[in-house]
Amino acid sequence: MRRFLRSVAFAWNGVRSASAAQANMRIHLAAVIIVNTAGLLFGLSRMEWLAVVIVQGMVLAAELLNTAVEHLVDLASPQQHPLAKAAKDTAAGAVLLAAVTSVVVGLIVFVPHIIPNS
Ligand SMILES: Nc1ncnc2c1ncn2[C@@H]1O[C@H](COP(=O)(O)OP(=O)(O)OP(=O)(O)O)[C@@H](O)[C@H]1O
Repeated sequence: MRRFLRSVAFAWNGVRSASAAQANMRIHLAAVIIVNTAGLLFGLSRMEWLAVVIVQGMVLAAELLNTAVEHLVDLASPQQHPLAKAAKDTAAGAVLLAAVTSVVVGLIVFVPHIIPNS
């Protein structure tokens, strides 16, 4: 149990340090606060919350993995290299894909609440 708690503490440190260092991570966290506040105000259904929570987790996890890839690339290849560029751009692409998906899900969930009969 102590080992598990230690692992959770290390993981939480990772989330905190990424949030402190990465502007994108802070933007995602601000979006989480805004979206969840809107969800409470609009009284989302259980299934709508399910979709919103899943895409939020997906975006935050993708951003954290992107940060981890950036750190590893900077450590392994401080000099310019095509593979370093490919690794960073691919990881950034994963974040972009997750973010676009979350915007589409957000539109599907929230537009009917904002514009009834849409
Ligand atoms: N070692 C490298 N070799 C080749 N290209 C690199 C290398 N490091 C970064 N790049 C290229 O430069 C771009 C900018 O990288 P950089 O790490 O400065 O910022 P970023 O990927 O935009 O992430 P962030 O701004 O969140 O730190 C990358 O998308 C990549 O295409």
